[in-house]
Formats: sequence, structure tokens, C-alpha cells
Amino acid sequence: MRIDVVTIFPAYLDPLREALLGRAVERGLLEIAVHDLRRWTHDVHQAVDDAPYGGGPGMVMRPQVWGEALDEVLPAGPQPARLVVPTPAGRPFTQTTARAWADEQRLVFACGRYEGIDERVLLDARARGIEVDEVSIGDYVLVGGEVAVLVMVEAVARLLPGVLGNPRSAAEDSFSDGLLEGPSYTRPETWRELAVPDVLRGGNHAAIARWRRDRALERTRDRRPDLLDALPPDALDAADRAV
Ligand SMILES: NC(=O)c1ccno1
Repeated sequence: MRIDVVTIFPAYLDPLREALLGRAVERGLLEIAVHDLRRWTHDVHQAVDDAPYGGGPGMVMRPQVWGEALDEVLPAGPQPARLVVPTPAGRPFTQTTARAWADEQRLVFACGRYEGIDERVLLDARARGIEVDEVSIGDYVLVGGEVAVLVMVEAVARLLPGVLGNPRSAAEDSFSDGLLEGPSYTRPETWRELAVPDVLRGGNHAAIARWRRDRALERTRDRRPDLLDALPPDALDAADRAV
């Protein structure tokens, strides 16, 4: 997969070169390119924004600059690419989104700032046959899209084959079965008079699986009852419903 990020603050994306993602890039599992939007300005001030039509607070990012940037980064023509614009006004970004995007060949992230990007940039991209997703990582407002891109790239990249050491990690983490993951424990067996649940030390795999499922159901019911409501009717068996 190739990921391109267009931003006026390229250094914000430096964490993409660290740790798990950095190693994935070094191993050729993932290609990441970060572009400074100001490369496509032509004035001495490298202006990327202007006052909003209709008045109101803040500034809007100029279509000319974004248009030239995306013409270069996402040239016209048949290409399996998806343009992603992080915005608090977007559709929710979820694990389902991450799984779907993990199958894409190319993702291009456009990081808006100020009051956002002139709407015509997105209309033009769609008119050129590009899939455009406006997505939000949560119901809060950030200063720009860069932090949201870090979140989304990590959520997607960890699902790519070979990125995680153990592929079971992605298969068994929260949301994999529609539930939140339950509690985890490691050595020592007792720490500050707090003991690891006996079942986890007993070696009975069926009992361990049942205990983990019960804790996941309890946690999901307590913290995210909406996820339980969204499960398909046959997702919970009689033992689940007894929890
Ligand atoms: N909530 C968000 O995804 C977001 C993106 C930019 N500002 O907020």
C-alpha cells in the first residue's frame, strides 16, 4: 500500500517513521510520502488560505493550491486511489473503515486546517472519478487533520499482512467480534496483593475462552451498549445471553 499525506505541517507526520510503522516502511510493507502543500503556492507569502465567502470566523483553504497539489499527487485517470479528508463533519472512522481501507492500493490524506478546505476541491476530485471520504475520528474538533491522519494510518497499517508480529493480534483485538476486548494479565501471579484470575492459570482453554468472552460481554455492556445493540441477532448464544 502507498500512502500520501498533503499538509502544511509535514513534521507533524514524522511519527509515521517511528516504531511499528517505521519498520513496516523499512521492510517494504508500506510506502509513505508526505508532501508540503506550500510547494503548490506561487506567491511570496505561500498563502494557502483566504477569507470565507459569506463571512464568519476563520479562514478557508484555497482551492487553487489544493487543486494543483492533488493534480500531482492524485493524477487523473483510472487509479484505485481513495482521497481521505479528516473533518469533525465527517462520517465516523471505525475499525470497519480501517479494515476496508487496508485492502486499498493507495490512500491519499488531505489535511485541512483553519475552517477547512474549499468544498470545490472535493467536488472536483469526485468529478475526476476519485473516491472521496470525509471522516471523523471522534466528536471533537482538532486544530487540523494531521493528528487524525496519524490515528487512521496506524489503525489501517497494523492490519496489513506482515506488519504485526502475530496476525492473531489483529484478529482478536477489540471490535474484531463486535465486542470490546476484556482485561489482560501477565506475570507476576500476584502484584500488590492482586492475583491473576485462577482460570487464566489453569490451562483449561475452553474455560479460558469462556471467561474472556464473559469479561468482553460485561465490559461492552458497561461501556458501549451500542455495540451490543448493533450485533447481528445470532451473534450471542445462550451462554452469552446469560452473562
Ligand atoms: N474529529 C476529527 O476527526 C477532526 C479532524 C479535524 N478536526 O477534527
